[in-house]
Amino acid sequence: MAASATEPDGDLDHVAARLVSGRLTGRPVEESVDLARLEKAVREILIAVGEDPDRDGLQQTPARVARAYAELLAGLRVDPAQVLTTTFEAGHDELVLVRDIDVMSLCEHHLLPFRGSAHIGYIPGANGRITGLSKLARLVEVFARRPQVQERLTVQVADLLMAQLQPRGVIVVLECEHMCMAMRGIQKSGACTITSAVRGSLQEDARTRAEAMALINSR
Ligand SMILES: Nc1nc2c(ncn2[C@@H]2O[C@H](COP(=O)(O)OP(=O)(O)OP(=O)(O)O)[C@@H](O)[C@H]2O)c(=O)[nH]1
Ligand SMILES: [Zn+2]
Repeated sequence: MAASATEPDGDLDHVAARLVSGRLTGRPVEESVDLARLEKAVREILIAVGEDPDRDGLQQTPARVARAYAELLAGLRVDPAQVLTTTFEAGHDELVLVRDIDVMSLCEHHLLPFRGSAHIGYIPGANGRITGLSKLARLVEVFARRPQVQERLTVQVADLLMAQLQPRGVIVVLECEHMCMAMRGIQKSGACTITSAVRGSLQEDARTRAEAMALINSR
């Protein structure tokens, strides 16, 4: 077994730290992710499919895959509530929309990637508070780096924004392609799954919602 399984990995700490703008809220990765166990499992997979995990080229693969999973699932170690702690007043009470945020996640059924775009809009609440635009992307990142289904990812982003920013309304739309539908199973590549979560005034007021959807769809 490679020694890297038990060595502290500064890079992985860094990945989790980056997710929350330098504030690492979880424990160090070597405490919260069992890298040695991950390595062992990957070695077992290689053996199970008829490979020789000791052949040249595969020797470091279990350690690499273990580190990759720790990185891909780093969101499990981050408290999403920490992402939106920076809010400020801007005297803006109309729609704020960030479109085309890159999303990469792992479907919890097959642990295969799904990727695409997130569009997040909100209307500031009576408190007049807005958040940094990058925080919306960070929020997606924290929830995406967990075993997910697209629907839950969409809802989690919308609900956290509603709870923490207390805006008048929120709209979250995700458009993703799932590798578990493209690379295996039904093998239909290019199929795009669209999910939405709409809250507050954006849910209640059809005109405002239509305006947000038009902006999301304008290219
Ligand atoms: N609703 C939803 N389904 C998903 C998501 N990611 C993957 N899936 C689906 O999860 C389902 C799992 O179905 P199962 O029948 O348990 O597994 P399976 O035999 O591998 O299914 P097939 O993919 O149809 O071969 C599949 O239909 C996947 O397309 C997601 O984010 N949302
Ligand atoms: Zn899947």
